[in-house]
Amino acid sequence: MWRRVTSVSHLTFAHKSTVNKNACTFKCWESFTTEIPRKEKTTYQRAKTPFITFVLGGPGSGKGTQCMKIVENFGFTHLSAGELLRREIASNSADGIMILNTIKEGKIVPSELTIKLIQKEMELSDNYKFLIDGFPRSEDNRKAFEQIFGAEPDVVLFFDCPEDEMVKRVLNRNQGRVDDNIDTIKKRLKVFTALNLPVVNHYLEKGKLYKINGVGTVDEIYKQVHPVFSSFHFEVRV
Ligand SMILES: Nc1ncnc2c1ncn2[C@@H]1O[C@H](COP(=O)(O)OP(=O)(O)O)[C@@H](O)[C@H]1O
Ligand SMILES: O=c1ccn([C@@H]2O[C@H](COP(=O)(O)OP(=O)(O)O)[C@@H](O)[C@H]2O)c(=O)[nH]1
Ligand SMILES: [Mg+2]
Repeated sequence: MWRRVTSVSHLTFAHKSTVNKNACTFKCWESFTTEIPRKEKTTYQRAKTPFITFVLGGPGSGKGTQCMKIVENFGFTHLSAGELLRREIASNSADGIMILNTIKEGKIVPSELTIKLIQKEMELSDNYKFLIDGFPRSEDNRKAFEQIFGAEPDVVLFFDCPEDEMVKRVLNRNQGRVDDNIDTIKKRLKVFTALNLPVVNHYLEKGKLYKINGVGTVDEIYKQVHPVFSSFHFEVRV
C-alpha cells in the first residue's frame, strides 16, 4: 500500500533551497506498511540533489535536437514540457481540450498543470540528471517551479537563434504538430519575446545561463553544448 506524503524536503533539494526554505511541497510515494515489500526507491527519490537543466530557446531553435545529443553523451533524462502536454491531449484527459486550444494559440498552459506533469515524470524516473526542455516559458512558470520544488536549476541552456531561421525550421519540421503553421508561429514568437526572454534574463543575471549560438549544423552547435556538461565531470558515454 502506498500513500502520498506532502513534504519530503529532507529528501530532495535540501542544499539548494535558496528560494523559500519552508515551501518545498515536493511529493513522492512512500511505503507505509510492512505487509507489502517495500518498493525500491527510484534514484531520483534517493538522490538528495537532482541535477536540473532548463533548456530554453524560441520555437525551432533546436532545443529538442540538442537534448537528444546530451542524453546520448551524458545519460540525462529528457523531459520536453511540450511533449508531456501533447501526450496529455492524446490521452483525452480532462485538461486535454484546454491544452490543445492553448497550444494552437501559441499561449502558455497554466504553470501548475505543466509542473504536475514534469514532477510526475521525475518521480517515475530512475535517473537524477534531468533536461527540462521548453520550460519555464514565463516568469510565472519559473516562480511556480521554484516555489513548488524549493530549488533552482543547476544549469540553464539558451539557444539563441534568429527568428527567420526558427520560422524556416519549424515550417520544415514535419511532425504534424497543430502549432507548426505560420499563424501560430508568429504568435509563439511574440509570446517568446514577451514572456520567455525575461526568464532568460533572470538566469543571465544569476550567472546560470549558458548562451549557445543556435545557428550552424547540429554538430557545430553541440560543440558549444558539450563543454557545459563536461565541466561538471559527468561520466561521458562513448
Ligand atoms: N542546427 C540545425 N540546423 C538545421 N535544422 C535543425 C537544426 N537543429 C534542429 N533542426 C531542425 O529544426 C527543427 C526544429 O528543431 P527542434 O529541435 O524540434 O527545435 P525546438 O525543440 O527548439 O523547437 C527540426 O525539424 C530539427 O530537425
Ligand atoms: O512549459 C510549457 C511548454 C510548452 N507549452 C506549450 O506547448 C507548445 C509547444 O511547446 P514545445 O516546447 O514542444 O515547442 P518547441 O519550442 O519545441 O517548438 C508551446 O508553444 C506552448 O503552447 C506550454 O504551454 N508550457
Ligand atoms: Mg521542442
